[in-house]
Amino acid sequence: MIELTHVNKRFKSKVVLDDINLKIADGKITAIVGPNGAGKSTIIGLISGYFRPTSGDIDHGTVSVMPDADNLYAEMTGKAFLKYMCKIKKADYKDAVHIADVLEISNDLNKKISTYSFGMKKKISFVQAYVGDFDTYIFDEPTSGVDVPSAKVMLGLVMQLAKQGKGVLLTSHNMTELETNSDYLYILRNGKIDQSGTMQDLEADSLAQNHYVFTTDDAANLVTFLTQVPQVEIVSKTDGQVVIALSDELPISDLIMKILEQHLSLTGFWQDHQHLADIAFSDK
Ligand SMILES: Nc1ncnc2c1ncn2[C@@H]1O[C@H](COP(=O)(O)OP(=O)(O)OP(=O)(O)O)[C@@H](O)[C@H]1O
Repeated sequence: MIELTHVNKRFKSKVVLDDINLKIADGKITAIVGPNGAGKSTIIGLISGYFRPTSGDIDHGTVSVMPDADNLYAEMTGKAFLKYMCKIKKADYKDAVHIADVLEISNDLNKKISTYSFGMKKKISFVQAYVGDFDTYIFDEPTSGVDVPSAKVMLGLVMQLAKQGKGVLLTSHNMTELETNSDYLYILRNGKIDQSGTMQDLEADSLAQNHYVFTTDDAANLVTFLTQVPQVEIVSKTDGQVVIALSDELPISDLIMKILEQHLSLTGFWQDHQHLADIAFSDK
């Protein structure tokens, strides 16, 4: 497990992380989500010992990191690089070759890393992070620039680590990927943790919990009626669908009764599902 308690980080006078409390539990995939510059890579830099916190505590066991930045040893061949990393990490080179094979780069290991494509560099960086026996594994945007089938393979491997009881920290700009694969998420804004929880917790906390989708054969008349209800705000409308925000003062069942009393067309309704992107990147 890794635990950050009241961690602050300043670069000169600039506050980059402000009172971060965060846990990466064993056997779980923990995600950090946030816009560019929110502080995700700085948190990873602190955990991996690349930076020191300005104040606060960081408690951790052994950690293996796949960094976001591309700072591999360009003049080495893939094979030499992996042999070197396996030596440092006391890992079996055969395991590295196996993972390289699964990611379809085992035929490229005799080539210099400088000749690799961006996606191939990501893959070999993933392989070096994956091998060896560590308490926690950190993958900073592992799938960015990687083709969809290989990204799926990577995420499958990441899930296997968590199943083996390892702690995993994952970042990505692909919200669907995090929504599907993370057990616990931290949403970072301007260096502060703004929200945290399971995807269900985040959905429940979200303001747009009050959004409802109505399907109808007659959107025009339904919208005319809904605009007269003071507790309703129209969020969007198309030919067959109207999305509303409903204030807490009017229960949805009462609104449905009103619509039916008016003999308006209503073919279906459901509560709008909040996506992680809406929650993490909404204006507050
Ligand atoms: N070595 C440094 N010196 C000064 N400022 C830095 C340094 N490293 C990062 N920063 C600043 O810290 C803030 C957080 O950067 P960080 O790279 O952690 O963000 P991020 O959430 O990982 O962004 P991205 O999604 O773009 O990768 C940014 O404003 C950045 O300019």
